[in-house]
Amino acid sequence: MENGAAQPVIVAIDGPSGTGKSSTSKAVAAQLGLSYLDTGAQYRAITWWMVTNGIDIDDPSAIAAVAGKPEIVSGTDPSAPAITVDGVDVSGPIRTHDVTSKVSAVSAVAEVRARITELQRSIAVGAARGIVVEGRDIGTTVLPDADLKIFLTATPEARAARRSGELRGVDVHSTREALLKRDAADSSRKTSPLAKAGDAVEVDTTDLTLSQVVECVVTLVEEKRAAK
Ligand SMILES: Nc1ncnc2c1ncn2[C@@H]1O[C@H](COP(=O)(O)OP(=O)(O)OP(=O)(O)O)[C@@H](O)[C@H]1O
Ligand SMILES: Nc1ccn([C@@H]2O[C@H](COP(=O)(O)O)[C@@H](O)[C@H]2O)c(=O)n1
Repeated sequence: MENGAAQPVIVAIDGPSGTGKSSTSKAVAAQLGLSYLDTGAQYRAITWWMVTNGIDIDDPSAIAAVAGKPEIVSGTDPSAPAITVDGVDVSGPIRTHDVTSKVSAVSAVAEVRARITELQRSIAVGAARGIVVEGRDIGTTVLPDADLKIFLTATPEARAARRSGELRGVDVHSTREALLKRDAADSSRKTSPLAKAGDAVEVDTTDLTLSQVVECVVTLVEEKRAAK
């Protein structure tokens, strides 16, 4: 840019559960002064609304019929991610085991994905300095023209150990099974499944610390910016 200001940069970070997408994305966005969007939180929020309103999660047509009703508002500050549904702060309730066990069924419904994808694109376009968007289909479907696409991976054992450390007291074996079940559902749905974009850079985080992953992604973003 002529005035020396950095051009907005769009970074898509995808990958299976527990690979470090949220931790990495928040840290990268904070370090580079970018906005941050947690798209999993949006699918969790719409799932919370369905559960709260007594919608049958096993009935895709019932979910589709009301997919347009909840008003979901996502904050984009990486140091204080916020999410509301119809004005209610749901940042705590969307992390319950109940919502986690139901979110893949709700996110598989095409009408839900169309609604949330539109919301995600409008947030990305509005981010003046650029944004880090994390999820499952950001590089493939939501923002196929992103400046940089990252696909994070880690072994199921590493991911389960990280998660059960987070949810103190929950055993690693059942955590591993739950992660793999959610990955299988997210990868096999018809509409916009979890997948690595052809032009994404894969980063295996199994033997890397969070700081090392963040440093790696920051370097890749800076290289992209320099080449723009
Ligand atoms: N490289 C790493 N090394 C060790 N622990 C990590 C690493 N990256 C993330 N973690 C930890 O692993 C846990 C899961 O990370 P995080 O929530 O960022 O993953 P995620 O991919 O966003 O998961 P999900 O898709 O299920 O929301 C957190 O406790 C986080 O602190
Ligand atoms: N782009 C995305 C992001 C998430 N999902 C669905 O939401 C679930 C929760 O995601 P977390 O990252 O918060 O664990 C996830 O299991 C998917 O079902 C999605 O479909 N697309």
